[in-house]
Amino acid sequence: MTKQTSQIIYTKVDEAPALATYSFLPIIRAFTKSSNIEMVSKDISLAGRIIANFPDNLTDDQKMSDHLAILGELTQDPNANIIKLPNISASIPQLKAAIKELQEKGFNVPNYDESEEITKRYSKILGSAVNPVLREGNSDRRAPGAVKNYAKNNPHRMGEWKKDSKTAVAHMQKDDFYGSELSATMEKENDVKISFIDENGNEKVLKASTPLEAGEVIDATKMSAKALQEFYQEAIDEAKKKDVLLSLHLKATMMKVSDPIMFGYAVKVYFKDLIEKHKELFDELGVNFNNGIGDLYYYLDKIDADKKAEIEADIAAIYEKQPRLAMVNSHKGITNLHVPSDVIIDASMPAMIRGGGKMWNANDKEEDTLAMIPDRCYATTFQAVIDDCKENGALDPKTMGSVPNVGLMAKKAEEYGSHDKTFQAENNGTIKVTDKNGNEVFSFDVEKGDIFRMCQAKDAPIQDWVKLAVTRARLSNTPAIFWLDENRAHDAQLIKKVTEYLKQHDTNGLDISIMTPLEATKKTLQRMRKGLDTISVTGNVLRDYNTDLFPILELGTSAKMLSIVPLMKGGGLFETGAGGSAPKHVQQFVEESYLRWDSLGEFMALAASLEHLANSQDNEKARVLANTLDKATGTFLENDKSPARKLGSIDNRGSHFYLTLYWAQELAAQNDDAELKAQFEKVAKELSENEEIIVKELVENHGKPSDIGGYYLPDDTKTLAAMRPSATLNNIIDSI
Ligand SMILES: NC(=O)C1=CN([C@@H]2O[C@H](COP(=O)(O)OP(=O)(O)OC[C@H]3O[C@@H](n4cnc5c(N)ncnc54)[C@H](OP(=O)(O)O)[C@@H]3O)[C@@H](O)[C@H]2O)C=CC1
Ligand SMILES: O=C(O)CCC(=O)C(=O)O
Ligand SMILES: [Mg+2]
Repeated sequence: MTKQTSQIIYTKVDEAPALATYSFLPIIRAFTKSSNIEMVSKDISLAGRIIANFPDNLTDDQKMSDHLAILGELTQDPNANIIKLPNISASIPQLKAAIKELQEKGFNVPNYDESEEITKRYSKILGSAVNPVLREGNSDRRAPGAVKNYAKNNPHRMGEWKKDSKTAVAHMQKDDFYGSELSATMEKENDVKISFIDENGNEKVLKASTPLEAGEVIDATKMSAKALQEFYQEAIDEAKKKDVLLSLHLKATMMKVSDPIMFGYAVKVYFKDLIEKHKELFDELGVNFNNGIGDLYYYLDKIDADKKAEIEADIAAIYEKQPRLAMVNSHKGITNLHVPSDVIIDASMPAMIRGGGKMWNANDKEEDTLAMIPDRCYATTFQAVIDDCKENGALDPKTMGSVPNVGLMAKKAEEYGSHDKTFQAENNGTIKVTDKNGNEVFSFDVEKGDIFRMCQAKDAPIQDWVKLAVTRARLSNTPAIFWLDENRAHDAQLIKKVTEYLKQHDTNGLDISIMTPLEATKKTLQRMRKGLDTISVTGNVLRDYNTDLFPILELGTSAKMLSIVPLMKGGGLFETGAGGSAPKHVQQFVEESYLRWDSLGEFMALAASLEHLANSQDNEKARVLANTLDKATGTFLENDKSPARKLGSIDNRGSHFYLTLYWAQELAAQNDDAELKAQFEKVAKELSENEEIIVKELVENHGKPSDIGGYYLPDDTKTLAAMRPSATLNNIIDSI
């Protein structure tokens, strides 16, 4: 009897992981097709999403269906099995660059700011637009034993931490999101309206309806623009006084409404003298500093040469007067304040801490930095890690414990879902939240420019999160800490729920506690230094921060994380690593045909996906594929076949070859499935006999530029050729 074919979705994304896919997906397809598994590609890349959302003026050939919407629906299907690679969460400058590239390639898509209606349509594509749609479950991220052991035996380089390091975090002391938050749990189902009431009592409805379920936690808060600007000024003065770099760490991509505004205020305070002097011209040009100082450079090319020279001289004078900015690319003069998506807090703070508290200055030298993280909700965590490193020195990857994370994120939980409920006050007045009976739920006095934000966390995801935490603590016999601060309004509501829901589980013998993020960080680090593991059970933002922070310190990168999202409807979403799409890697690939992207995350996600398929669809061949892939990944780690950072050895494509070789060898060696054994004995033999020639063909072009025909929409034929350069390997794979 032939079994029905099962589908695994493999997402088409952007930048480095997209390049890796050109090499790896044909291999996966070849290995799985005899097991009734079809690997289906769905395009969630930035370019793909633009094309899907703006079919208006495209030819039939160019049009594409909305794959993200299709996958969003699929998450509700118990049979869903999706492997999700990291995609770009685009800032406005990235979105504009992608639009420009598409237009140059003959796609008649509109400009971002062509009209209010078009900008509104683009807002669906802006920032973190994919993950909240697909993440219909909570998050379970950890370093598997084999990966952790590999890191202990092959420790990555850690920068030295000195006791007198001047590196520190600067955060606000009042009038931030943390200090202003109000929260409530809905007793019954309800619907709330958000409105702005001006000083004359006129109401403007900002969002007419937000349906709420019984048991749902909602909270609202504001950030005072005045207090934020004062904070930036104080931090600027402090960095100057201490003679350290100044850096800003926000999440302008994931927090796509609030954080670009906060980024913009930093630019406006740092470049105050420049902006005051040229205010009229900048207004006339339409410069938007929320897009970074880079936005001004864009317009500078459009004005007359004398004026441009004058402004450039004024910019130089600012750099002379103000503290030195941390650099993104010193060769190109790109600073931390250039583009809001270049320095993203989840990856930027850990990389700085891994490097001994240093960032890069304009002379390509490392220096201490004052790291501005305005809001106190999460800033103290990073400060605690820095304090610990100053006191006790750098952590030691050879001995340190691990910090798996169980994160609340389903149904757009917490700040993750705040995009359509975040507003900047257009004037002085009040922002009110009222329920359907006209009762006031929250009210905030606001001044012009203040940022208001409302968040939701539904009860079912919270229950699921508590259950996942208990399960993980039990399975790994590891203490778990809920990172919740009773002094924060939202967390106080969650603490009540967690305390209640924990009673529904057998926690006998488990060590489960609730601590403030600050205390949890200290405790976790203490245990870590003793080689002990501690599960961090966190809300959505700390999920994001912790799953880069601890892996980057433990493993050197969060690319090696196993990252599973058990979908609440029974399906599985398997994310690859916990990091991003590594734009720097593409630049290196184009310059020297060397792709240092590590696909370990993809290997682990694939094994987890195959295992899920085996269990959910009763496919024993999938189980054999999963088990053998797991073993192959172990051998891959033991033999250290990950790409190095620099040219000189195999890169991503070479690492795929070795994984393929080991996987085929494991399939040939197993005795659970005779058909797979017979099929892969031949493959393993061919691969191993041709190892030398294949490796030679794979590294032949290293050091020379490569042409992939685009950035956001690379040319398929060219990229395929660049990513599959070994004819010998291709022949073996294509004839499986
Ligand atoms: N799940 C998702 O969809 C996510 C998407 N993003 C998006 O990715 C983009 C880039 O984000 P950014 O904050 O710069 O973070 P990235 O994680 O992309 O890059 C930071 C650095 O991490 C290292 N790194 C990450 N993944 C790998 C890997 N697989 N192999 C080797 N090294 C790796 C690289 O370090 P080095 O250069 O030192 O080798 C890289 O330069 C943004 O558009 C962001 O929105 C970000 C996070 C998650
Ligand atoms: O959705 C995003 O913008 C990024 C998500 C991310 O960084 C993460 O999940 O770790
Ligand atoms: Mg992250």
